[in-house]
Amino acid sequence: MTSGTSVRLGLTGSIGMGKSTVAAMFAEAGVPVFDADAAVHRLQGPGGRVVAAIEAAFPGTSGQGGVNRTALSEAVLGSETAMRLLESIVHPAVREERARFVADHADAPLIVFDVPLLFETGGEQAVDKVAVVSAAEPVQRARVLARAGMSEAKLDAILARQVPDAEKRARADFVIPTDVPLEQTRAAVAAVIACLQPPGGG
Ligand SMILES: CC(C)(COP(=O)(O)OP(=O)(O)OC[C@H]1O[C@@H](n2cnc3c(N)ncnc32)[C@H](O)[C@@H]1O)[C@@H](O)C(=O)NCCC(=O)NCCS
Ligand SMILES: Nc1ncnc2c1ncn2[C@@H]1O[C@H](COP(=O)(O)OP(=O)(O)OP(=O)(O)O)[C@@H](O)[C@H]1O
Repeated sequence: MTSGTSVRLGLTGSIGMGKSTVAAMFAEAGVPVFDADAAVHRLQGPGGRVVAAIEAAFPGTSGQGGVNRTALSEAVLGSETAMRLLESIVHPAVREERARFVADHADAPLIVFDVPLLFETGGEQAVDKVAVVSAAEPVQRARVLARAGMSEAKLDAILARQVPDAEKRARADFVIPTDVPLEQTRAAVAAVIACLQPPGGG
C-alpha cells in the first residue's frame, strides 16, 4: 500500500442485517463512510440526476419529489429485466459519487464503503477487505417485516436478488454480528479498525 492511499473496507450485508447501524459505528470512530443507499436516495430525490432517466424507463414513477420509491418498487420487484434496467441507470451514477468520495478522502488511512450490493455488483474488486454484517435469519426477518410497507412477498423478492448471507460470510474477511448486544457489535467494529488501521497508521 503506497503512502497517501487509504485502506478501503467494503461493508455489506443482506437486508435488515444492520449495515446502517454498523456504518454509523465506523463513522463515530472517525472513519469516513460512503453510504451507497444514501447516494441512491439523493440521485432519486428532488432534482436528482437519475430521476428523468428513471421516469423515461418507468413512466409514472416520479413527481415533484423525485422518484416515488413505492411506485418504482412495484414496477421493478419481481421482474429481473426491469430491475437490471433500473440498476443500469442508477449504479453508474453511484460509482461516480463513490469516486468523488475517494478523491475527497485520499489522506484517510482507512475508508469504508457501505454498499448493500457489494458482492452482487462485483464491488469487492474495488476494495482491499470486506466486512459482512450478519444476524440469524429469524432476527433478520423479524426486523424487516416490522417495517411499514414490507411484506413476506416483498422480502422474499429482495432476498432472491441478494447473495445468500452464508455465502457473504464465507467470502468476507470480517463478520460483524448484530444479533448480539450493541456493545458487542461496537467491539467487533473496533477490532476491525485496529486490524486495518494500526495505531500510528503504520
Ligand atoms: C428497488 C427500489 C425502488 C426499492 O425501494 P424501497 O425504498 O422500497 O426499498 P429500499 O431502497 O429501502 O431497499 C430495501 C432493500 O432492498 C435492497 N435492494 C435495493 N435495490 C436492490 C437491488 N437492485 N437488488 C437487490 N436488492 C436491492 C436494499 O439493499 C434494501 O436492503 C430501490 O431499492 C432502488 O431504486 N433500487 C435500485 C438501486 C439499487 O440497486 N440500490 C441498492 C443499493 S446500491
Ligand atoms: N447489534 C444490534 N443489536 C440490536 N439491534 C440491532 C443491532 N444492529 C442493528 N440492529 C437493528 O437492526 C435493524 C436493522 O438495522 P439497519 O437498518 O442498520 O439494517 P440495514 O442492513 O441497514 O437494513 P437495510 O438493508 O434494509 O437498509 C435496526 O432496527 C437496528 O436498530
